[in-house]
Order: sequence, then structure tokens, then C-alpha cells
Amino acid sequence: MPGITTEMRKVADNLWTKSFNHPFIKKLADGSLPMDTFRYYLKQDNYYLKNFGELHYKIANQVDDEQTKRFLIDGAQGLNEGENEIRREFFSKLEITANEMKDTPIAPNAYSYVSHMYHELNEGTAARACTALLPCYWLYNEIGKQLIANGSPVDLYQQFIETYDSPEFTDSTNKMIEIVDNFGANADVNEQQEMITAFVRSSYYELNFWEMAYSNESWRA
Ligand SMILES: Cc1ncc(C[n+]2csc(CCO)c2C)c(N)n1
Repeated sequence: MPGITTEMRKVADNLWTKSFNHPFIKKLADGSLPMDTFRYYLKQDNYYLKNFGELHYKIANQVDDEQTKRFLIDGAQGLNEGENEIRREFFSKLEITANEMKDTPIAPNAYSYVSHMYHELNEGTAARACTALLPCYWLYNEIGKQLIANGSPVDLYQQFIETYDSPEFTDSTNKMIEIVDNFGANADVNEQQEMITAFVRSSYYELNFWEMAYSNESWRA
């Protein structure tokens, strides 16, 4: 029997297709994305990644299954050594300083996305919180696999694409899918529905993360 993630992926398919076709992604691939837009994305993603790592530890504290606990802790550590390392390189190349970060508040969509993930953990369950993390892995892996075929003529964008197509990253994505499928198999119908909702909401915020950067979203009216 297919796991709950098959159903989630189906329900969120429109949102995912819109992410694949978002001008941010299309222009990343053809190299025409303004560097300022990518810079904005990186700064907001810095907030996202910091919270994403912390959430891994917090969720790990609430799960009983040892393998899942291990994966989440390793994932947070891998984030510190892997993805964050590449980001430090990007920050340095684009001269994004600590002072500039201090002067850049988290933007509305990034704030809502992070708040959603904390809500799923604090007001929900570890299963729902894990589900809220899944589109992050899975959507980026699908985007990486799609874009790697042609790559990007801009070095920095090419490096970004390669991060999400690596065999290690594909393994982590598959492991995360398996974890959510296991949670789904042990959940009642109501909890399964809550998990699907958490997945759809994260997929919505993923789509709007591109839009946030593309439209330079801010709190100003
Ligand atoms: C908004 C946003 N969503 C997803 C990712 C991708 N991502 C962030 S952490 C992680 C897990 C393993 O490195 C993955 C895949 C991102 N960077 N920003």
C-alpha cells in the first residue's frame, strides 16, 4: 500500500508545479535572475535555515524511535557542516556582512513559514512537525534533479543547483519520506488529515518563498 506521502504529494501537486515554474526558478536556470534577488533570497533563507536546524533538535527530543531521533540530530549537524558551509561561501562572495544581516528583518513569508513549523510542533505533534519539514527536503530535491540536466550559466546558481542534486541529499530526502510514511502508518485518520494539512501549508510557504524574494517582499505598506 502506498504511504501517506504519496497522498500528500498528490494533494500539493498544484503548489509544487507552480514552484517548478516560478520565474525565480526559471531565471535561476537560464542565468537571468538578478543577483540582488538571489541575495535577498539568501538573507531570508539564513533565517529559515537557522530555525530549521533548531527544529530538528526540538523534534528529536519528542520522538521515541531511536533511528528517527538519530536522523534528525544528524540532519541538524549536517546542516551546520554542509548547507550552511556553502551558504557562508555565498555570503562571502556576495559580501553579505553580519551588519547587513542585522539590518535585514525576517520578511513576512519567511516569518509565517517558520511560525507554521513551530506551531505544528508546539500545538501539534512530532509527526505533524516532521511532516512540515518534509517539503523542504523533497521539493528542493525534485527541483535539483530537474535543473541539473541543463544547469545554469551563472557559477553561483550552478553551485546552488548542485547542492540539491547530490546523492547524499537524495538519500536524506528518501529517509525523511520514510519517516513521515511511518508516522502516517501509526496515526489515526484525524492525525493523518492534520499531517496532510501541515504538508500542504509548507508547500504553500515554499512556493511563496520564491515569490517573496522575486517581489522583494517587506513589512512596509
Ligand atoms: C525555504 C527553503 N526551503 C528548503 C530549503 C532546502 N533545505 C534547507 S535545509 C535542508 C535539509 C538538508 O540540508 C534543505 C533541503 C531551503 N534552503 N530553503
